[in-house]
Amino acid sequence: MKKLLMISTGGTIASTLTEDGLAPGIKPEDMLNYLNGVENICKIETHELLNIDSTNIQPEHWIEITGFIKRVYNDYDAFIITHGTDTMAYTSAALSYMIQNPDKPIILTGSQKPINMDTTDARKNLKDSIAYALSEDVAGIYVVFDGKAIIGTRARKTKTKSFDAFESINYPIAAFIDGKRIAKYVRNEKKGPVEFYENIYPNIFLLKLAPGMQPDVLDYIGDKYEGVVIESYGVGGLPFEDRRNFQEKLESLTAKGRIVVIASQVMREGSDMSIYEVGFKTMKNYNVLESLDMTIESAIVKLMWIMGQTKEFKEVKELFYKKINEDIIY
Ligand SMILES: NC(=O)C[C@H](N)C(=O)O
Repeated sequence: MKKLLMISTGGTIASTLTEDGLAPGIKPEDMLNYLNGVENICKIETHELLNIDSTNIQPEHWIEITGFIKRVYNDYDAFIITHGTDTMAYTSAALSYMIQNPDKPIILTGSQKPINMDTTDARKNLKDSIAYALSEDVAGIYVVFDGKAIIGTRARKTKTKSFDAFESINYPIAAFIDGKRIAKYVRNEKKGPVEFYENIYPNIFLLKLAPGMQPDVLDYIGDKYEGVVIESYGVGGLPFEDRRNFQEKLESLTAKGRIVVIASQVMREGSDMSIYEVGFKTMKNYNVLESLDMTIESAIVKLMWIMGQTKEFKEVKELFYKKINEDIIY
């Protein structure tokens, strides 16, 4: 029988109603009591690592989760991490960079309603996660939610309340899970030896452009942060019109050694800075990167992971465009 470890971190799935609203409080062993018959299909142990709303998740928690999995990696066949949905896509991206080439499933799941409510998605999501973890030939970091397994670098929360809260962005859904029936659409290539990374540089700024914004915001950002992801418009580009010239600000930012990534506010299909003058000029004149088909979550966290190792533009660039856990295909 396979041996699973369920690691709980909090989130709605583990929440109860307090006088200040929903807050995590249910122990992982009590969550298991809602899954009738699970003991007949696997051995499952639990560990409470954190007990927080995922709004409170910080990069330091990703280091904690990674370090914990590293310590117990050889003792289990699969890991299920229960986590709040709000920042689950950041954590699934982070674990994708911090635990590379795992030969076992590491699955994040959670719910939109607490497990102890009459109407809840928590029990299904947990059961689906267990079924997917036990199925043959599954390895890697995934989000399992509402009957779908999504590659860890491709997940995004797209609904605040509905049960179908996650989508796979710019990549097919890895598998559909319906009870014991699992339809896998993405094959798992054989994984190499697992590698753990426990360094993260957390100070990345995400700037969302809007017409009217003053470019001197980049002076402030450049003083405080060594990396910035700019969510620009459409396929990507920065304003260079005289009144508010963002492009010329890149001169001083990159001269200071700051790493700049241009991404898009549009969720699907990614950037292509070569198409329009606003993008082409940015890439031609400055040492900046573009996020291509990566999700915003992955682009930010990938930069944190890279800058935990190096801040040299050439090395950052090479790692940024390297495919890790299917995060980039262009
Ligand atoms: N559905 C949820 O889990 C939302 C909750 N605020 C969290 O992310 O922890």
